[in-house]
Amino acid sequence: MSELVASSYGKANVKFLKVKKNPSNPDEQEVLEANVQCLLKGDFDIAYTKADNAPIVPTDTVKNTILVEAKNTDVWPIERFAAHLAKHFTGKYSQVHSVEITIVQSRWSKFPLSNGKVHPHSFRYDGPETKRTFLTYDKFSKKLTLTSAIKDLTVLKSTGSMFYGYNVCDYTTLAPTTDRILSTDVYALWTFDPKAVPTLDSVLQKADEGLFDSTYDKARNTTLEMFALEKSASVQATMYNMSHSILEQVPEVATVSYELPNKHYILFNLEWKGIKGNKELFYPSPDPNGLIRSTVGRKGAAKL
Ligand SMILES: O=c1[nH]c(=O)c2[nH]c(=O)[nH]c2[nH]1
Repeated sequence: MSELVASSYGKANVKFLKVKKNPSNPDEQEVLEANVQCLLKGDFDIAYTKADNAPIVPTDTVKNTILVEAKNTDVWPIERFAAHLAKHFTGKYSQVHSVEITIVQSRWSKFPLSNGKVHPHSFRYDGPETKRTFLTYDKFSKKLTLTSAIKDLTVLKSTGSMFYGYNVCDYTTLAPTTDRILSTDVYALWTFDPKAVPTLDSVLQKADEGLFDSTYDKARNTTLEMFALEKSASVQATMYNMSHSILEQVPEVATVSYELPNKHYILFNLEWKGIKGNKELFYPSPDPNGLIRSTVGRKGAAKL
């Protein structure tokens, strides 16, 4: 005999771009391009085990809801929209017990013209970097989790990075260095303390107060600033220091995680051409890459 152990369903890759006009100056606009995934959990077992579709809110309806709610409500910041959708789905349908919402926001930024002024409604695509939020909510336990993130912020420093003093054994070929290239695609995640955002309504309120925008700015600025300024002993030490700094700046954040590929740049050996001691020309090695992860929390809080 078999039994359904777990299930969730919904719509993925629901994409929109929303325009916001400044009411006192319609020429002045903002845009938000998003990719939303919304999964529902609850009393749906008979759909799987008895081929009974009665409880299913079609994924097409989930898609329509995301779009209509995106039109009718404020989607800035994405944490607010995630909380709004969670309220909607768990409130409207008795069979929906919990939701998992992921929103990925593209970066469109205004740019200055030759007159030095930022244009009010022209935007430049900033590349693959995204801002993300992940919200889960269970209406019976009232458990809410909220994590936001930066993904694919690609950085490189051409010096100011070291790696030495590591374990050496009969498998070691790596030479220690006090001067190397350091490059990574930053994936940084920060989880809000449930005591700071205990309910969906508190997410809406904190959005009004600017908590999510200011935390994003601090996380991004800290990542870039420490990457640039710190003489890195290792990816491990640098990511820990970044996490510590974000925790220090934002009391509402409980944990900070980083996932950083170490994208290796390897000096070409040009000795075949009589060129000794090449220190300028590197091979951007596509693979393999180091992959380093950490989660940093506050002392005394439970370990994950
Ligand atoms: O910062 C680093 N951490 C490592 O764990 C590691 N391992 C390695 O080969 N190079 C590096 N660099």
